[in-house]
Amino acid sequence: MQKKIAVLPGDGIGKEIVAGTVQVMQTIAEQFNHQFEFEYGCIGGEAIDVDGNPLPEETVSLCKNSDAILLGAVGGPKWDNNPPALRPEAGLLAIRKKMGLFANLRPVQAIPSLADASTLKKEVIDGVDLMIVRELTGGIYFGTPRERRIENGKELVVDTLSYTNEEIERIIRKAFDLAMIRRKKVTSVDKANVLESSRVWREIANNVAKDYPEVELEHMLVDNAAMQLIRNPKQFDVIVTENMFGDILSDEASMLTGSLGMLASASLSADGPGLYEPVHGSAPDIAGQNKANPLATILSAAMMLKYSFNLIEEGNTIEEAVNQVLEQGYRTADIADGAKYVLTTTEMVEQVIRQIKEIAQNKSMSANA
Ligand SMILES: NC(=O)C1=CN([C@@H]2O[C@H](COP(=O)(O)OP(=O)(O)OC[C@H]3O[C@@H](n4cnc5c(N)ncnc54)[C@H](O)[C@@H]3O)[C@@H](O)[C@H]2O)C=CC1
Ligand SMILES: CC(C)CC(=O)C(=O)O
Ligand SMILES: [Mg+2]
Repeated sequence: MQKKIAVLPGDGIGKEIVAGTVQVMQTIAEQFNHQFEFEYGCIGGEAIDVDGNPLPEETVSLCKNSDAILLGAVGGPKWDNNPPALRPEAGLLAIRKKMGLFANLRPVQAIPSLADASTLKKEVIDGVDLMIVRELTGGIYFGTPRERRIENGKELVVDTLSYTNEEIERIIRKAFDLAMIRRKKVTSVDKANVLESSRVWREIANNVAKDYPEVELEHMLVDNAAMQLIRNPKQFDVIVTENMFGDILSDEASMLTGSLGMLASASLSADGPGLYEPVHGSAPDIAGQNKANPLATILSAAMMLKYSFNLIEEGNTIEEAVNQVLEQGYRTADIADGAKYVLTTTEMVEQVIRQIKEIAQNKSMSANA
């Protein structure tokens, strides 16, 4: 199979984790006889420095002309005081909007060998397997007006949360479609005791549910959901929620796996290329030190192989390799609690590549036997 992948490393640890992930994908291409062409583009702080724009037009056309997009992370203290349009995060929001990437899938699976790395009790996280479906191109991160103004002689600051019915319905349908191939339960998370947008969200969820009689729908207020994720995460199958709630709940849920450095994501549109990125940010506190955990990005690449290219065996091979490397005791610093070996970013990538080769060779030996 021949595929073109747009690679947007971004800022901070983005560059380190994406470099390793591209090597992992090249290994998959070699082992399974595919051709992946990687073309690099600029986004975020680096793009501001080079181009004066967090999302240059060339990056948008590169993404539109690719089969999928791999992104690291954007942002950093260097740009924190820039005006809103010149912040790195504006580039990330803009690429999501321009590519129509409304559905952000963030799978959260407990990894038995990482139970020690979690701050939570083993019996709470053991067996966790949930999917957060976050609306990604609407809500308060995109609302207008967003401004500071003077009203009645006082400074007033405004952020706006808005959604159309269509935007709500398409993400809820996505969640139900996913629930149909999972454990057939959708938890719709909102703040319907306060927000009008959440009340409409609930009405639409109830209507969509009529088309999926096999799927159980429950509604949960977001503050309770934040608590339930820690108290009893195994009650969840698919969680569907709006943009900001999903952003916050998924960072929280990452601790069920042991680290934010483990959580992958896929951002999907109705028909164009998908974008794959870790849930975490650019981690300026550890950037440039070869310390970052690359596994969230490597697992995002596995999602790309499965969701965008339908390369299920290849995606599974990456996931198996990651699990086996962790079972063998290899750890980066963020998951190092009691570890046999604490690895750098590049050493962890080398271990995953070694393991992919071993799995692929074992498979071809048993196919030839
Ligand atoms: N998708 C994106 O590009 C995102 C960008 N950001 C941006 O990133 C910058 C830093 O934001 P923070 O709030 O610090 O969030 P962050 O997610 O970058 O880091 C939070 C904490 O987790 C650690 N961490 C994150 N990823 C890790 C990894 N792979 N391995 C080991 N440790 C890891 C960091 O060292 C830090 O202590 C900001 O400019 C923010 O706007 C934040 C979230 C998402
Ligand atoms: C710019 C932010 C919304 C990025 C973020 O935190 C995320 O997508 O998880
Ligand atoms: Mg976030």
